[in-house]
Amino acid sequence: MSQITLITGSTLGGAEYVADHLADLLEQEGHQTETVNRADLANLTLDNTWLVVCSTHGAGEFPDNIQPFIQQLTEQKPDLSQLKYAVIGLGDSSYDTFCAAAKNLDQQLSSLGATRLGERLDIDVSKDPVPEDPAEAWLAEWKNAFCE
Ligand SMILES: Cc1cc2nc3c(=O)[nH]c(=O)nc-3n(C[C@H](O)[C@H](O)[C@H](O)COP(=O)(O)O)c2cc1C
Repeated sequence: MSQITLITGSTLGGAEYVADHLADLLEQEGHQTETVNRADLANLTLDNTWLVVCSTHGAGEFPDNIQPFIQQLTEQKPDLSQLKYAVIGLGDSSYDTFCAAAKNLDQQLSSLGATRLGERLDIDVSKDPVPEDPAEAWLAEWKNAFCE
């Protein structure tokens, strides 16, 4: 069983609800979870698994609560070669910058050496008004990757 840190980037709370739901499901599977709504690199373990659930705001911007963390990653360039991660994005496909924050974070974690578990899920809230549903389906598909 794994220790999984769920990190949220959320302005209106939707990504936080999705993370809470996935944390419940992961715990039911026997995993240990911790959910962090204001991530600080100094307080995170770099050799476990991060599941980042992040919406996009502005014109392709990160939500305010995750911006300091993104800045830390950009400036400190930590070695994430022992880290496994997955990213779920929430966005609206009517924006040209659909799920841009999740896409950028996925690329940033990968470029710092982390290993992605499963494919990124980009949830389009204009088509999926209950984002927990596609997130739950995604978890069912990829949960075995979290057990490695
Ligand atoms: C002011 C505003 C700007 C947004 N900009 C984008 C965007 O650039 N790209 C995108 O995919 N979605 C965008 N969205 C849609 C949000 O990402 C979507 O509503 C998401 O579910 C919000 O998640 P949250 O409740 O966790 O903040 C925007 C929404 C608002 C209200």
